[in-house]
Amino acid sequence: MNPYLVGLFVPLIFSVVLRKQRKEKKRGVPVEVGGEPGYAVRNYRFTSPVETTHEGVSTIPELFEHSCKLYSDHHLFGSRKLIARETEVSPDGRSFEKLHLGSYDWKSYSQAFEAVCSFASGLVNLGHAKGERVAIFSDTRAEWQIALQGCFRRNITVVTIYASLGEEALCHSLNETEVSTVVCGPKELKKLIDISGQLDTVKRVIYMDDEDVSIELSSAKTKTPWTITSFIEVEKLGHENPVEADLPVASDIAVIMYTSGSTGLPKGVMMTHGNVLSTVSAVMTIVPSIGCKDVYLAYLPLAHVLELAAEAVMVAAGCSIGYGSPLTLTDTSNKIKKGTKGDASVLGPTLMTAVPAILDRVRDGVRKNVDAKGGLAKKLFDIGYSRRLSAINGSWFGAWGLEKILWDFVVFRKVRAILGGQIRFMLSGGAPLSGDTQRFINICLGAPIGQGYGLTETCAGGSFSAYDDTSVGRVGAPLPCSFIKLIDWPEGGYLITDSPMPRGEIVIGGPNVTAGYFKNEEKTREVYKVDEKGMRWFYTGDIGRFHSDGCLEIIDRKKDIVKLQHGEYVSLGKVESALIVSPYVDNIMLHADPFHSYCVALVVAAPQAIENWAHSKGITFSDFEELCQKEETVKEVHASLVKAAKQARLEKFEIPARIKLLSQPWTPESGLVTAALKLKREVIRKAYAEDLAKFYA
Ligand SMILES: Nc1ncnc2c1ncn2[C@@H]1O[C@H](COP(=O)(O)OP(=O)(O)OP(=O)(O)O)[C@@H](O)[C@H]1O
Repeated sequence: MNPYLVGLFVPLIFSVVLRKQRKEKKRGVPVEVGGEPGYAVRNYRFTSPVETTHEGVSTIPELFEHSCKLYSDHHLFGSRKLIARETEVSPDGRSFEKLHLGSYDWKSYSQAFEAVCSFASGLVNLGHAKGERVAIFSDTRAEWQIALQGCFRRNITVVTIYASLGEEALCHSLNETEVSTVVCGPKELKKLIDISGQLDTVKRVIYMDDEDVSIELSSAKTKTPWTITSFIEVEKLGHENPVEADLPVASDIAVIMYTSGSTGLPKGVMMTHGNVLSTVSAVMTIVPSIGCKDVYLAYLPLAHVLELAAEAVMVAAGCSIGYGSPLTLTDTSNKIKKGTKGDASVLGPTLMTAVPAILDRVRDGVRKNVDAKGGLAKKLFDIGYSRRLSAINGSWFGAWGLEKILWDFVVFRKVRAILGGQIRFMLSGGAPLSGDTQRFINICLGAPIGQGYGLTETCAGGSFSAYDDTSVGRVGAPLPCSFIKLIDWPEGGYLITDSPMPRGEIVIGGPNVTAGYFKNEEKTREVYKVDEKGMRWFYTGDIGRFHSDGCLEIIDRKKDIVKLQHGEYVSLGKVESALIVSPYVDNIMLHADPFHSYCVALVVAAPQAIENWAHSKGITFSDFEELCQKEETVKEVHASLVKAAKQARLEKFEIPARIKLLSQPWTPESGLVTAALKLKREVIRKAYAEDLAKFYA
């Protein structure tokens, strides 16, 4: 046979055969379950939900101690040394803090264990009594984990609080949980003192002492009756006066974690040690060959269940955790002094967790850079990208083998260097990840993304996409700790008998389903149910459908659906994720008033793209705010939204009829998005109530 024909047909046949095989790989299989009728699926490898993968280990402090003995000399917690802190003043007079950070200082597993035991003893010495609760109110850092594990060794329930939380929610969570000791960062100490008059139960505060807080300390002396002690003093006190551990059992409450608050005032979710352990055990079976050679970059808020669970997985597997922050992550991050290194370049992590909003920013940043370079660099990037894309999409004619190595070397190596060049697996969760971003990160980082779906209420457990699943837009099969059931939601038009896939509200069952909401039995009874076989189920309010290979796709959220005046349903989240692909949009919130027949939108403008457009049209402006108010700018952005909507085949009533263009970004500090960067709809609606009312006037 002609060798050219062989060269053509062999890859073609392989492509067809392998594509078929991939589709047929079952990752989840139907399972008989109790409770409300529905369509239930389990992980194909586990017939019943996994509670622990470590023999004799049933709580988090046991798991921690187990790892500390097993990996005693390995690095566990790494923190960067501060070399200098400077203030830079921009030409318009605004000042910015810039940090020069050094290398990582490490605590080994055995040193970390010692610090944890000392902290636990220190707490007792300070007078923290049995049954009282501790709150941790700080950015993500090594002391956060040491405090957490220290509390667990004394069976103290920890209340987790976002460092970015506003005053109202902060008082609400500390008072509701009757916290007596607060562990906080230096920045948070000031916030606490400011609201001390409204805190009913706090008796002592432990602050992390890496900054000068003498002003705060003297103000606290006059304003509060609190005992205020530094973290180091507590450790010292405990080291000199050790106290025996008082370990919990699996059913004890480890953490009261407040939900991110995307749908209103955050709810306190009670998580047992057994809940956390089951999620950790399940995720460990999913990350490919995770072990003590892995280095994890920790920077997401530990007060969010995704980060808390991820770090627990790292500890269980013997990995090293280097701490960073979103503002110091890369060499070009906002707080990094020019010419010095960001966290990722110094650490060289192999594993990272991200929320979709961060990955979207990485994608936009890389695209912007490539476009700005233009010329040959852009051409090479585009060719390399499309060659790898066709390979990942299953074509044997795409860039494999030597060609892949070539593109990696010529083009993608530089992108990988942004995150240290060593990433081999990335975990994304907490919100929907767009298929486009998933592909982009896959190709540019050369690493698979595992997409996790879960809630605070299910201790982050739910489903997880396998590293060898190259599809996009799905959240994988149920984790080994969970069964996932779809139940009919006739009002929304989702039924398990739907064709070609069963659809319905997602209900998650298993040992990861938490104990309920703190001091809110009514709400707990509404969304948590135990079936006749003793399985605990949580009704998520999310809508999903199961693909034939047992993988779940999230298609809607009950809470985000609004019925318009003429009866059409609008799914706010679905429409927003279709519209956010417009290059002019940094963030967007769709609003639908049920008494009208059309939607409107608040759009946070993407400065660079809009300014570029204005320059190209010769439009003059004195600042970005003025540009956003110009009629022609609003018109241009609106037209791009309509285009994106048409591409996504949205219905006419789903396309915002009117928009308001905003020049200021929405940040967790402004309280308009959660710490996981999700929209706080109610807060945004209140903040822009006047504008929204005008749209419908
Ligand atoms: N991979 C994912 N894809 C799509 N949506 C996701 C994914 N992971 C999580 N979610 C969404 O996030 C929700 C869980 O988030 P979380 O527990 O942080 O609380 P929240 O719902 O944002 O806050 P609140 O309950 O206070 O409104 C899920 O119900 C789901 O809607």
